[in-house]
Amino acid sequence: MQINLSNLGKRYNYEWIFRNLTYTFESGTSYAILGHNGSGKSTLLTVISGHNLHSEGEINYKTGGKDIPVEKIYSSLSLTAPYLELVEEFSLLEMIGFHTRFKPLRQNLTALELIDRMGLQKSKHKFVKDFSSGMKQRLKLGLAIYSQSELLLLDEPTTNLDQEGVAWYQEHVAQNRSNRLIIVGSNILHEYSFCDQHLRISDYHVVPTAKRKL
Ligand SMILES: Nc1ncnc2c1ncn2[C@@H]1O[C@H](COP(=O)(O)OP(=O)(O)OP(=O)(O)O)[C@@H](O)[C@H]1O
Repeated sequence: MQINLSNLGKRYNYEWIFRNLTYTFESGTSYAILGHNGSGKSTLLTVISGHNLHSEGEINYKTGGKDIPVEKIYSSLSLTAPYLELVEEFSLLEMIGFHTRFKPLRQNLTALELIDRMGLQKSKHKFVKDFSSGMKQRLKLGLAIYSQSELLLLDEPTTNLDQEGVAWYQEHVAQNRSNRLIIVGSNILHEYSFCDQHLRISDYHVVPTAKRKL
């Protein structure tokens, strides 16, 4: 897969979040979008995922030499982000069953095998609403990393994870990155240390033009 951004810009009302962003993302490479709080990392990820419209420029997706229209890109991607909600009323097994009706798992994993990989064996019948915040994050990551998707978008992936959870994330993302395009939005090194390329969103902030001297 290849994603080409060409002079891409996004603004909310009158505020430009980024402008003149020209960049290419390619499968087999992992990218980190870096920047301070409020710099626009999540905004760029939501634009790339097709959930948020850009304001200027172009974004193009290609796989196997064929263009993918933005309205179809959801079927090639999986993502995790702090604003994405799980279905709290489901048990863990029901949650995985629901998710896999839309997106099958990689390597033909069964729900129980995924639960094993997430280390949540004791909680397969527990309701998601009764999960700790770290368990919910592990579940979100497990569903994203182990879904069949060429494009994996990870926004603040280790939110709520303890040291063991962070190690789990690093191990499983490393095992599932080959031939995939991975983009991580982060400002924490342990979330993006495996990434080959870094894109600093502040390089695309609009610098106010200096007032002309009279
Ligand atoms: N729906 C929206 N409407 C208006 N402004 C928004 C909207 N979403 C985000 N913003 C603004 O866009 C800017 C970038 O926010 P964004 O969430 O993309 O930053 P971020 O780099 O991901 O931040 P953080 O590290 O805190 O998660 C912020 O000024 C934010 O207030």
